[in-house]
Amino acid sequence: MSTSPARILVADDDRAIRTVLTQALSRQGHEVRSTGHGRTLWDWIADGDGDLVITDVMMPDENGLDMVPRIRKLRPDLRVIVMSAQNTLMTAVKAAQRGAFEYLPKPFDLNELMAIVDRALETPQESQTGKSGDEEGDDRLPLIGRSAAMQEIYRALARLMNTDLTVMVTGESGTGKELVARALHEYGGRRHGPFVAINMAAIPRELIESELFGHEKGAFTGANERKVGRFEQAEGGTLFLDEIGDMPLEAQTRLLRVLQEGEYTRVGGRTPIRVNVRIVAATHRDLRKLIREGTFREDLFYRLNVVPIRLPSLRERLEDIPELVNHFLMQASEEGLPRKTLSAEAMGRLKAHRWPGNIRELENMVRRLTALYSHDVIGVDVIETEFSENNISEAAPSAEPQSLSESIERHVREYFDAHEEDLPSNGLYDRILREMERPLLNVTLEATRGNQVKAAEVLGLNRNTLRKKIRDLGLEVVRGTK
Ligand SMILES: Nc1ncnc2c1ncn2[C@@H]1O[C@H](COP(=O)(O)OP(=O)(O)OP(=O)(O)O)[C@@H](O)[C@H]1O
Repeated sequence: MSTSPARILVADDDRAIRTVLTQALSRQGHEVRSTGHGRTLWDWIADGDGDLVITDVMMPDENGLDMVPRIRKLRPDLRVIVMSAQNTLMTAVKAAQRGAFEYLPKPFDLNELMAIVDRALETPQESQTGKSGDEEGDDRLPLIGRSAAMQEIYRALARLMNTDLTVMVTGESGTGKELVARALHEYGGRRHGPFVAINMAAIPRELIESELFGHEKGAFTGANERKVGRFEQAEGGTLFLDEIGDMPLEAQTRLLRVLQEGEYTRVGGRTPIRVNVRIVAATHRDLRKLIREGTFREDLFYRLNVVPIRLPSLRERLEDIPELVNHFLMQASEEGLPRKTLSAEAMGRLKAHRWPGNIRELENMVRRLTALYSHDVIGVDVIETEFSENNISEAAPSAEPQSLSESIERHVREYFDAHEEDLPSNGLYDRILREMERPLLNVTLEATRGNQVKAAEVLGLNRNTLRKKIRDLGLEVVRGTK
């Protein structure tokens, strides 16, 4: 075992969980006292017992989360690990705000819990964060979804709330990057300051620097007034740099300098202005690829990528669809549209879709359904009509045309995803390469009208090699086509 034996108090009304935890912790040499009641846990704590607490949230007589501030007050050195099956962002955030050492969504991985226990018993007390618990957010959920993929995000967000660390949010278009940036702001220490968003892709390139940093009157033709930049507007708050991959290189250089030096001047100005903003950047592009292509600065990437958060696509969390749909249906009815529901079959059909536009696509679809159809219960036929009428191509991967390597990456990912917990069978490398060879040779042969000598030249292959490949792959060469 990695830590010295400790006395651990466990509270959970589920006997099976108490047993599993007691066994696992005892195996590590710890002494465990467990109960199904919050009240009993509190008595033990008040008696001065325990070096660490592991508690569930929902217990018959107490809410574990509500106990955390009381425990922290009575025994500030006692660390509390909160487990919960409630699994929303708010549970994670509240646990962090109230001063829990860690939050663990149920069902949890026992090894992970053991690692957290080790950390809780090892880390020096001063490093424990957690705020006074004032002004917690209300119970409206900013992010919907309880899938395992989202649990990871919630836990990361809860840890980041009370820091000023720069965060880089990546994920396909429509996966909720802006929503995450807002949540970081609204539940964090800067929530009383402004949240300012700027989308690099939406601003003409030549104006980006003055948008960001402002300009003095007369700084360039057309600068008739002094203009306050977004950095200045975001003073004391959060600046959300959306589509950072679209930032022109000159602006990147300037941004890098600002981040390094902690101050900047307006365009055409001289007085340095100190920066006091938390930066959250986002992109749906592969920045590493842009770095290789020379359009994104590597040093800026490392400045921004301090804490990376990758948002899952909707395809990776199809189990969240019912909750998301109900959320959007509810939202529509709050806006005065009739309240609708979906049949189970319709919901099933939504889960079978690929959702290239992710949550935005789902949200738009639900809106259309509520506005256009009079039925109270929306059936699968309506969904089918929607998919076909809107000509939603199941194959369309994203709004942008993809490069070859991106589309290969997508296919390989899907291939792995399709195996869920398992891995594909051995020999994947050759299988994938064959898949790529086939269209490459076919299209080239088509273009040379079946002329193998020419095709070999174009491909840069030896004629015999090409012939062998054609044979091995069983390709049909049609001469004189096209
Ligand atoms: N987890 C979620 N729960 C509820 N709504 C969500 C969630 N994620 C995204 N949305 C909704 O989906 C829409 C798209 O989200 P958002 O604009 O944050 O995506 P994005 O990743 O920033 O997209 P883009 O890259 O296209 O700018 C928004 O209307 C947002 O409210």
